[in-house]
Amino acid sequence: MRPAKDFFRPLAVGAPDPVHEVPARPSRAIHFFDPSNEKMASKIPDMVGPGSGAPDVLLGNLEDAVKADNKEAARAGLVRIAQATDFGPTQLWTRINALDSPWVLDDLTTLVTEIGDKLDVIMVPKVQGAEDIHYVDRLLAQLEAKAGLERPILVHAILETARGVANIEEICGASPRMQGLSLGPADLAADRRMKTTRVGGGHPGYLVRQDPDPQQPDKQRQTYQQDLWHYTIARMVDACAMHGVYPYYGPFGDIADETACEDQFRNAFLLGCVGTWSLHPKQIAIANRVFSPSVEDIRHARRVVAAMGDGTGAVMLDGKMEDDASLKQCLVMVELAEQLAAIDPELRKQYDAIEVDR
Ligand SMILES: CC(=O)SCCNC(=O)CCNC(=O)[C@H](O)C(C)(C)COP(=O)(O)OP(=O)(O)OC[C@H]1O[C@@H](n2cnc3c(N)ncnc32)[C@H](O)[C@@H]1OP(=O)(O)O
Ligand SMILES: CC(=O)C(=O)O
Ligand SMILES: [Mg+2]
Repeated sequence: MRPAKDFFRPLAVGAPDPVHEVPARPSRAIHFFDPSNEKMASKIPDMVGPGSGAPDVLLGNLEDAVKADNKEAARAGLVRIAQATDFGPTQLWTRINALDSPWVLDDLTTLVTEIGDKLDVIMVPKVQGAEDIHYVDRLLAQLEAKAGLERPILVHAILETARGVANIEEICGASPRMQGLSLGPADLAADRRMKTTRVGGGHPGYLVRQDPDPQQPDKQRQTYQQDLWHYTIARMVDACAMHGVYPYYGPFGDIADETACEDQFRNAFLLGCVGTWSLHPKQIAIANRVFSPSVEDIRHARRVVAAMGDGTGAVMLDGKMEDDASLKQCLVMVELAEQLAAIDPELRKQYDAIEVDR
């Protein structure tokens, strides 16, 4: 680890100064597209915001789900799209190939030197420990200096190996470039030798069963499906909060099951995640809905803020005790609503129309 005095020093002469705080930009849906798929790529300029249907982030994916024969076309396609598109308020991210792959060096050198001024975040897959972030950190600084960039590109790690999970805190704190973490449930399941075959989501076999009724031993016992990802997401949320970076769910591969997708996203939202991935256009609306606090939640949060005056003490509201700590939770919601209203005109209308009574 670098000593504190060097933590915020640029890692190459001429590289931009690192950020001291990760900008809190809304990123409810990180929408994946394959830049080598011409039909998919042709839709990207029309998906740019502002607007309630737009994803907050468009991500040109170069890694898994892009065929090996198309890796170079995907990289070149992303450069073309980035150069030709005005992204307005929408962020542009990319997912580069794995650090041990034959493509990653060209991914980084090409993208940073050709479209570095347009790229907000680089997602690094299969991160195992701080050493992976240190490698990318130094290389990015060298490339940023070469390209004459004025702001640093941030780094997002995908948590998709058991070693990555074990090293989660050091990954989050490895560099001031760290923007956040996403769950990679498919690779993580394989690495852990879990016995699932899905991309995210639950499994009907992972359950707890109601105790038998001694009076009716033959009565059918209720089962309750459990969340396979609760442990990992909870660890991500704590590690991210500790280091001031942002946690995200990840992919939900059952595109047809919009209900279960929404449930999985909502669990992540409630636990502290700020966003998720969309793999198909119809998952964008689900993510935007779930990761935007409801009008009811904001009405309640604003009532608590108003009732709490200077923010100290305890009051009763609708039969419930509110105090300094519940106020802090409400302020998280109110601040998020303000950030979202700044980029989503439809949400702004809904939040502005809220009337707060005591
Ligand atoms: C474990 C992981 O690493 S997850 C991350 C990696 N995976 C990905 O990035 C997957 C990205 N998504 C996809 O590849 C596709 O959405 C698939 C393969 C899942 C489904 O693709 P399709 O079978 O074409 O879906 P479908 O027929 O419903 O598409 C409807 C339309 O939306 C378009 N579309 C589909 N996915 C996307 C997308 N991600 N972005 C933009 N447009 C898209 C299709 O081109 C199609 O256009 P059309 O109406 O003009 O024909
Ligand atoms: C997200 C991802 O890459 C995975 O689940 O493997
Ligand atoms: Mg993966």
